[in-house]
Amino acid sequence: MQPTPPSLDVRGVRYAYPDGHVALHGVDLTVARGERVALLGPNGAGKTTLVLHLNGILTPTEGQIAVGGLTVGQDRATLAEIRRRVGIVFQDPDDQLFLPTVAEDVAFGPANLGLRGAELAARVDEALAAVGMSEHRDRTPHHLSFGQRRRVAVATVLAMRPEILVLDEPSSNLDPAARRELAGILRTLPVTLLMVTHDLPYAFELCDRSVILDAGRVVADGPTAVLLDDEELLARHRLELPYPFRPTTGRTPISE
Ligand SMILES: Nc1ncnc2c1ncn2[C@@H]1O[C@H](COP(=O)(O)OP(=O)(O)OP(=O)(O)O)[C@@H](O)[C@H]1O
Repeated sequence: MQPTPPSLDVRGVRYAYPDGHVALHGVDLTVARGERVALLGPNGAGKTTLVLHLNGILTPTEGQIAVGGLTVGQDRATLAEIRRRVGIVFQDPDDQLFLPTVAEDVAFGPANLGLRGAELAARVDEALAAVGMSEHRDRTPHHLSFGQRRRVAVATVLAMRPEILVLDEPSSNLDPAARRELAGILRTLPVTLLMVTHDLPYAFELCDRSVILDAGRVVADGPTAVLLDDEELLARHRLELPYPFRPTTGRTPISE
């Protein structure tokens, strides 16, 4: 039997923007199916540039990327399948919600794949249930709270049954309760997860493994608890834990 290909396989990816700025200097990153990985790094490290490669928005200057064994290519059929496999949840949910009801927004992607009737309804039900938004299905997205809109944005991507869910700053702009609720949801999703974040405790809570990118290079890749416990490593790459967070326990002395 063939071994299961990794959800994500990034090999030697170098990328220069049209103005000549090299944002990625040969990135290697493999994410196995079912892993949850945090992508950390200071502003300008290249995290967004890397994410934009995963579904073919940007094309590597050198190197290649495969998703579930399928190499990201530029022909229409491959690109459509890659975009189904790589579900990106952008930072602003309003970039992903534009229809009159929550259910229509969640149905949009799978309907574009050609799903109709009971099959489409089942996809929508499944995705809304996964993010705890079933009861809001007939509401107008812009009447929901920001935290609810972010959950619906996650559902729009889940409805495509992606190989990998990529989240850009999932905890940004959430109040503490919404932040915690979203963590509870993300933890239970049966999907490979790559999470770009500056929120190091969130990375610790959700991802066993973290990768630090700086100046377009992977500078660390290992257990989140180990990386976050390395003060020198964090300082070198402009990463800071909120005092007095302790990565060994994930708790502050106040809540111990
Ligand atoms: N369109 C562009 N043209 C030229 N350079 C760019 C362009 N977009 C980004 N860059 C540069 O590429 C580098 C990586 O940027 P990128 O946005 O990928 O970083 P990031 O890690 O996502 O940062 P942040 O944490 O601030 O979101 C930066 O030096 C940035 O200035």
